[in-house]
Amino acid sequence: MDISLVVFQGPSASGKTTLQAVLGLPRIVTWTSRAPRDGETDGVDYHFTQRETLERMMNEGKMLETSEYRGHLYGTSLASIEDTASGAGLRSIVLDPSGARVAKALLGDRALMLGVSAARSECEARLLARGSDPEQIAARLAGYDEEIAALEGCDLIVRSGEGALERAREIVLALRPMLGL
Ligand SMILES: Nc1nc2c(ncn2[C@@H]2O[C@H](COP(=O)(O)OP(=O)(O)O)[C@@H](O)[C@H]2O)c(=O)[nH]1
Ligand SMILES: Nc1ncnc2c1ncn2[C@@H]1O[C@H](COP(=O)(O)OP(=O)(O)O)[C@@H](O)[C@H]1O
Repeated sequence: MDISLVVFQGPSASGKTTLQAVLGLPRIVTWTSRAPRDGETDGVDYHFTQRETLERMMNEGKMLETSEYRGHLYGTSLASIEDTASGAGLRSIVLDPSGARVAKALLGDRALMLGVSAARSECEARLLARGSDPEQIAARLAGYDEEIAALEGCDLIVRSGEGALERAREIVLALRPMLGL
């Protein structure tokens, strides 16, 4: 199988980042103008920066794509995806539906689109547990239906709902041999 990038997509708190860590592939670190959450590290979870910096990078042609998500700007730099496009090593990334479409257009069959789904109530409970305030929770859940609908285009959808982390973990781990890991 000639896959060079595993793209995780799904609603907020569906478990994308958790399952990405389970898969254990090197991750492409993307950029965001949102503030780090407790426990997040700059350069590891995201490149955290000012919106103006990201906009400048866009104008300088340094970004493959950017997306506006719940009042913040997110994006993937061209530099971070260059190796992947040239076929050097398998990697993974977490993207929203618009970013996932760009990755698919760039890489075609070399991108494995992995959707992560969970019940809305489960996502809400996880957002609460993550300490998000009610306004943020409402903003993130507002995109739920659209993000679930966008999973239609995925190669594989893993359900991580109702606390079924173990099962989701097993499914993702089962991918490793398929990916030559
Ligand atoms: N298009 C695009 N989306 C991104 C990028 N980085 C992260 N995202 C998406 O931005 C959304 C919000 O991410 P985040 O703030 O970490 O919130 P969470 O999904 O609730 O954990 C998610 O759907 C991510 O998949 C990027 O570089 N480009
Ligand atoms: N299948 C699951 N069952 C229970 N809790 C989960 C599951 N997947 C993720 N979580 C928890 O839900 C929260 C959000 O998960 P995360 O992977 O950060 O979501 P996302 O990256 O999709 O926003 C985290 O606290 C994580 O530990």
